[in-house]
Amino acid sequence: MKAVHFGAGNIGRGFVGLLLHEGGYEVVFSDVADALVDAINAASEYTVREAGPGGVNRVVTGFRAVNSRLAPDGLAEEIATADVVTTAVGPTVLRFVAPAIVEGLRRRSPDAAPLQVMACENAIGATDQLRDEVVTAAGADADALTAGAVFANTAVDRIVPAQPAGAGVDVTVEPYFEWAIESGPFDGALPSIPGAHFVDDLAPYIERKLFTVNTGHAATAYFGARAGIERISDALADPKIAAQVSAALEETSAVLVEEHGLDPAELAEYRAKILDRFRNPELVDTVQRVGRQPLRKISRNERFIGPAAMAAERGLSSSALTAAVAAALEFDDPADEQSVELQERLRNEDAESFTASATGLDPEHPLFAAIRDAVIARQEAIMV
Ligand SMILES: NC(=O)c1ccc[n+]([C@@H]2O[C@H](COP(=O)([O-])OP(=O)(O)OC[C@H]3O[C@@H](n4cnc5c(N)ncnc54)[C@H](O)[C@@H]3O)[C@@H](O)[C@H]2O)c1
Ligand SMILES: O=P(O)(O)OC[C@@H](O)[C@@H](O)[C@H](O)[C@H](O)CO
Repeated sequence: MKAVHFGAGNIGRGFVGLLLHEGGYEVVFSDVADALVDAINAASEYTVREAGPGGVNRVVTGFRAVNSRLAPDGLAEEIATADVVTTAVGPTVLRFVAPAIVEGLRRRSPDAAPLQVMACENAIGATDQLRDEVVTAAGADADALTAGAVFANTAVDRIVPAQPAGAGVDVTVEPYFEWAIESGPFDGALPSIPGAHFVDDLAPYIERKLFTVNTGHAATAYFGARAGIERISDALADPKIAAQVSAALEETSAVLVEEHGLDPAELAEYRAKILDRFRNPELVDTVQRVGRQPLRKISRNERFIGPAAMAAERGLSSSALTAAVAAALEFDDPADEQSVELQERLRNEDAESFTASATGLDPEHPLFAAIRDAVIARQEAIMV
């Protein structure tokens, strides 16, 4: 069995590649970073080190890498003969990997089993988004080519920080992981991924994950950055930040209870476990990594505006989430393109149109005025 995985970065090597290997797949990583591809090809094994209570070292073997920029033909051949394709490249990059999948499907034997495609990104419906990109890239051949593949949405959860210089291709991760995959598209022929669980309806899983783990994580990062703190664990050690993050998560939990009928007591346990994961002293994670791409994070269906809009529509509190968005508006990291763009746009756009375009909220939406007021406050602070 063979899996082609796009994105040999932190989660690609530290989670998706590891579980595919443990499921018995030969793993072909595809990446555009030349040095990373070369380093993977120079290694015969790499170690995933689980840092924290109960963590063990796991060794991955039976992999290689293809440079998708320099060797598109080789990559198409790998996809043509693969059983599974996964991605962990970031939601904004999916459109760049779609043409390679199309080319692989074009070369696939008509007798081959359907290619099983799963995007492992932090986004609702990431695989649907990838499928749309594949359809666009396939043009007139879309129906014929997509008939040779199945597309399943997933929710992946494991904190994999940026790796220290000199670590090579080894990866340090937290011990915890969860991988939920919608089962319907596979029609019974499930991929072999030990530890993953297959579910009929992914919506409660991805929303619970994105609106708890990622909302809490990003809130910690933005409040931490505002306080001049570098590490996520240090940010959460600040009682004021911990209270602000908890308040935001109480709001998202209230939405999840209403939206999916999740049990409030189980959600309270889930929240506590997640905050413990953020506090893991053995995992060095930074507010820069977790706060990366703030414009993506304040967009309509993402970790703040998504649940806050649902809360406002139901007459539930969204003030703590709005406070987290206010902190996100202050995220100023010269190394992050979206952070630079965010600060630039806040300087040059009026509050009303920035709020509408950045958050995708209609001015009539019950959340709109609160977010616009946060934008105005940030703009006034910038101008002082
Ligand atoms: N790190 C985590 O804790 C974590 C956990 C769950 C989900 N995720 C999600 O996984 C995705 C990747 O996150 P990450 O932390 O591993 O980021 P990362 O930056 O470490 O890895 C992304 C990799 O994708 C590669 N890439 C970029 N463009 C590409 C292309 N066109 N083709 C092939 N490869 C390409 C990059 O070179 C990089 O190696 C994101 O969507 C993220 O939200 C991350
Ligand atoms: O990857 P992002 O930028 O969507 O979010 C940053 C972190 O919150 C994220 O990578 C978490 O570490 C991960 O989602 C945990 O499962």
